[in-house]
Formats: sequence, structure tokens, C-alpha cells
Amino acid sequence: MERSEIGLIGLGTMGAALSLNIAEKGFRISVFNRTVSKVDTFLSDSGPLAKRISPTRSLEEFVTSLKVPRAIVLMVPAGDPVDAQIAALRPLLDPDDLIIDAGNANFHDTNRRAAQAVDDGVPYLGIGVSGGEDGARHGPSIMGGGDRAHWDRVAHILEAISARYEGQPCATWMGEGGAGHFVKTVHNGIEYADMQLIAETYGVMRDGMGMPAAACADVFASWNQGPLQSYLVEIAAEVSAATDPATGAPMLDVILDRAGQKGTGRWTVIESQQVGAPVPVIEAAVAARNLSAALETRRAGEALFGAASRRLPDAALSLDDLEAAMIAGKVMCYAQGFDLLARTGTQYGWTLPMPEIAEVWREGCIIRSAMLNDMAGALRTDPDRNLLFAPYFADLVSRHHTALRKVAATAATHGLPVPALSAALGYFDSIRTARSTANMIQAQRDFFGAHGFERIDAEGQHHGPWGGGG
Ligand SMILES: NC(=O)C1=CN([C@@H]2O[C@H](COP(=O)(O)OP(=O)(O)OC[C@H]3O[C@@H](n4cnc5c(N)ncnc54)[C@H](OP(=O)(O)O)[C@@H]3O)[C@@H](O)[C@H]2O)C=CC1
Ligand SMILES: O=C(CO)[C@H](O)[C@H](O)COP(=O)(O)O
Repeated sequence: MERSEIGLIGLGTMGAALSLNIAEKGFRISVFNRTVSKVDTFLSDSGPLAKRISPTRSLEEFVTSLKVPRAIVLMVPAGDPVDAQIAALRPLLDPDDLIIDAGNANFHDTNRRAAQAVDDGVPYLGIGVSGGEDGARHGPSIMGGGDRAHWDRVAHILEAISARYEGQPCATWMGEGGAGHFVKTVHNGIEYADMQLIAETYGVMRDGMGMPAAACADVFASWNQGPLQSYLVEIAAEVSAATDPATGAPMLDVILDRAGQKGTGRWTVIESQQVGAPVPVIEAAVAARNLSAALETRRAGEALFGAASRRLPDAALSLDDLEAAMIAGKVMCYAQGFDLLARTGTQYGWTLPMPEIAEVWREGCIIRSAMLNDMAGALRTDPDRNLLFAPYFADLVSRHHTALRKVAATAATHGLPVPALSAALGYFDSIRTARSTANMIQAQRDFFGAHGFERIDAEGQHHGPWGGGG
């Protein structure tokens, strides 16, 4: 049988879609899955693409079916399954066979695996793939990491299957080791925040303005024609318009308000704390997911304290206010995400390609949006500048922060929780406060720990007249 150019292990949601995409682009692919029966199901569902797919039923058969040097994509859950799969594969491989982890790995794991691969003298790549099932099937955004020469070996396949923005493939090498998975992690952190901002504006419309889901759908659809044009706003309109086949009720109204998560948002926040690059909008989004999961606590809280009125007086807020607040919140969130990317790179010895990151997110991925093209432009002009200070975004925020304040304040007055919008406002107000209140913190640190402080009128470290060390 003809040997395959590439192999893939893990025919779940992403792996199956990615395999079909690879086959559709003209590459012969071998596939294997832990539950072997799924290989046959996958093949029989592959239609005409089956002619380019080699089904295999053991790891040995899988490895033998590949052209050498081999290239093998893993699409299995992050963590132990990846280590176990690598351990099972390596003894069957030749030294120059390439393993590519395309799942949502923690980039620290990828750094470790890449270092181990260097020690063992074997090739290894960690690539972030975004776009969900549809993206994997028809064109995801791909963020590569690992040795550049190993990336170059498979770049022609990854570029062929990736999304395109004005003809340019959305597949880019980000740097050594875990760089690709780190960029994907921050992508997901931003994704959490984007989704939380959308959920909060939905909450203001639903609970504050008494709007039914169908009316929210119309609003999201109209926002998707303007500066907020994005995949997530587009699907917010779609899910708001959907009807539950079982009850005939709006689909959103029958979905439990408890959101799942797999860890990438949390990893983004942890890393931001490690490098001291604050991402408060993303933090608020991760915390909100955690609070969403604490359903029993929230029910007990409502029983104990009573529900807030939440309903806004007529004309307290307009839909234009909400749209403007979302625009400001979104800029703040992306400014934080890109700032984290810029600052973390140096920590790990990467020179992350800032404009290219924005470019690779313009198509295929979950956070794709019109604004990312402007972000790419701003980062191309100055990759190190916080996006808030880029003229285009400074102007956007200048025109919209009043609405952000109005929405956050009005929501607070009426007990509507908007933690991400509020975090965006707090970030904005902090960024534009030249003299903050950290002088109080420094005074207290010096009081109880003799940590010293700088003065506004003299160089060096100083102590206060309180004795210190108490
Ligand atoms: N779903 C999404 O939108 C996206 C997911 N990802 C990432 O892609 C990866 C795969 O996700 P997804 O396709 O959604 O997951 P699924 O749960 O749909 O599929 C998981 C696949 O991994 C296999 N698998 C599970 N555990 C093991 C193991 N211990 N050893 C070997 N194989 C195993 C499963 O095999 P079996 O059939 O035997 O259970 C199955 O083929 C994850 O890292 C995920 O975070 C990335 C981007 C988007
Ligand atoms: O990577 C993705 C999208 O970009 C995956 O869908 C991921 O599972 C989303 O994260 P979470 O499950 O934590 O919401």
C-alpha cells in the first residue's frame, strides 16, 4: 500500500476533522485511535476522502504505514495522555521521526517535552490549533512551536490545511519549545474574556432590559456588522436565535448556567502573575467561569441575601451604550493579552512575532475578528507598545470609555454582575492615573517590614519615621 505523508493519532472531534482536512488538501494520511473501532467508523464516514486515508489498527501498523522520515500528529487530551502516547510511540520510531502535539498542551509541558526531545536527539513540535471542529475541518489557525527546521519539514502541510486571510496562510512558527502552545494558551485566555464580555452584555439585555433571546440575537447580529464583527459575536447571535427542539423554548433559556473549562484560561492567568503582566479582564473571565460552576453556592447566596432587582429603569442604558462598552472592554482585553505575550517571550528566550500573532488570528481561530487586522497593523508599527497607546486604539477607547463607565456603574447600581466589563474599566482608570495609591502600600510595607521606599524628591531607598520592622 502507498505510504502516507503524515499520520494522526486521536480521531476525536478535532483529530477526525483535521484528518479530513489533510486528506482533502491532497495528502495521504494514516490514522489510528485508541478505541480501534472508531477508525472504521471514521473511514466509513469519510466519503470520497477515504481514498487518501489509510486506516490502521495497531501502533505498529500505523508506524509502518508512514513515509520516512515520519511525521505524526497527536490529537489527544493534554497532559498524561500525551506523555503516554509519546512513550508508546518512540520505541517504534526512527531517530529523525517527528512527533507533533497538536492538542491544547500546557506550554510548560511542551517546554519539558521539547527539552527531552533535544536530549534524546529526536524531533518534536508543539503546535496550537484553533477553530474548533469546523476550523479543524476547513481551515484552522495554527501556532507552531519547536525547532524551526522541524517546523519547516511540515510547514507545507500545515499551511495547506490552515485558514487563509487574503491568501496568506494562518499558520506561523512562533518560536522554540512551547512558544506555539503558549500563544495558543493566551489565545484561549482572550477567548474566555471575549466570551465573558458577550455573556455580560447578554445579561444586561436579558435581566436588565427584559429582552427575550430572539431580540438579543438581533442585537448581536447587528453588532456583527460593525466594529465588533467577530466569530464569537456572530455565534452569540446564532445561539440566541436557536430554539430547543424538545420544548420549543429559546435554546439559551434551557441551558444550565454552569460553564466548563479545560485549563487554558487558568494557565494564562497563572502565567500573567508569574511575569507580572496583569490581565484583569481575563482573570475576571476565569473567575466568572469558576463562579458559574459554583451553582449551589449561588443559589444559597440568592436565598440568603435575596436577588438584586437587576431590572434597569427605562432608558437607563441604550443598546448603543452596550455596544460601545463592549468595544472598549474588548480593546482592553486584547491590550492585556498582547502585553502578556510581549512580556513572557523574553522570560523564556523567545522573540515572539507580535504582529504575526495578530495576523495568524485574523482567520480560522475562535477569536477571529475585524479588530485583529487593525491590531496587526498597530503591532507592526511598534511590537512592544501596549495596544492602548497605538493611535487607532487610543482613539477607539477615548470615544468609548464613557459608555463602559456608564454600563459598569448602572449595572453595579442594579446588581447586574459585569465583572469583566468592570475589570476593563478598572484597568483603564489605572492606566491613566499617573499618581496612584501605591505610596500607601509602600509606606505600610516599610512600616511592618522595613522594605524601604523611593521618594518623589530624592534618589535611593528610604525609610519612614515609624521605626520600621514592627
Ligand atoms: N474541541 C475543540 O474545540 C478543541 C480541542 N483542542 C484540543 O485538541 C485535543 C483533542 O480534543 P478533542 O478532539 O476535542 O477531544 P475528544 O475528546 O473529542 O477526542 C479525544 C481523542 O483522544 C483520544 N484519547 C483520549 N485519551 C487518550 C489516551 N489516554 N491515550 C490515547 N488516546 C486518547 C480519544 O480516543 P478514544 O476514542 O479512544 O476515547 C479521542 O480520539 C485536546 O488537547 C483539546 O484540548 C484544541 C482546539 C479546539
Ligand atoms: O481551544 C479551544 C478553542 O480555542 C477549545 O475549544 C477549548 O476546549 C476551549 O477551552 P475551554 O474548554 O476551557 O472553554
